[in-house]
Amino acid sequence: MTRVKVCGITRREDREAVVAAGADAIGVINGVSVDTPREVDDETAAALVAGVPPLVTSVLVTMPEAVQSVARRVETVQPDVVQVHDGLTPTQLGALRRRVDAQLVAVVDAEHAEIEAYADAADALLVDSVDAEGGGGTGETHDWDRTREIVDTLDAPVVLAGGLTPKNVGDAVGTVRPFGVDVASGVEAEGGVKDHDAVRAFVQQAKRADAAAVEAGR
Ligand SMILES: O=C(O)c1ccccc1N[C@@H]1O[C@H](COP(=O)(O)O)[C@@H](O)[C@H]1O
Repeated sequence: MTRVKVCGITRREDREAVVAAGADAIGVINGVSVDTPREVDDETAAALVAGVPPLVTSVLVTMPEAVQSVARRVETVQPDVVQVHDGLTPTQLGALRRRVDAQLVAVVDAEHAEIEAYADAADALLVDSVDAEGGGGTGETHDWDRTREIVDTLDAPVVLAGGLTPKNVGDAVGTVRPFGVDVASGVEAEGGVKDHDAVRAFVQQAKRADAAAVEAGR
């Protein structure tokens, strides 16, 4: 079953809507070096994560400069999973993984030269369309056939992100067959505010496409 993560939650009511829509994971963005309407401060991140119910996974999305700083952030926010964009080498990610009480998702773009090393250092890999500064939330898709090759090559769970919307997530799931899909800007009414109808449609389309692919033996 393709897992669905909805990322960039800034408000309690959006968190509730994402849970009600049947998403598997909720992302909060905290400690990033890019300017984004989806970033929240430490206190808000911790409060949003604390309210995620059992059986739904909370994810802290961050862009650390050092192992120490992200370890401190994990202690403050207490997520189930930390998603690391840019900044750390595979060796540093390995050190972080041993240090924190959270699972680790490493973010790469589909053409990254060290994809296997990042996959080995983390619990899962997220393939995103990153900007020049290494940030996500670009709203841009990338070459899904390349990501499908990554899914087929690696043992690690691979999450697809980048420019997904309720309209294209079905094709994305059918083409890439990822472990999960992740969306931020594609289900917003405005920057940092989720469109609850779009969130519901996104989750439905992703799950429907997964069921169709399983039925077709893909
Ligand atoms: O969403 C952001 O603004 C962001 C900023 C810095 C790092 C990561 C960020 N978001 C992640 O990027 C993916 C894809 O976003 P989108 O769907 O293309 O808008 C998102 O799911 C977050 O994990």
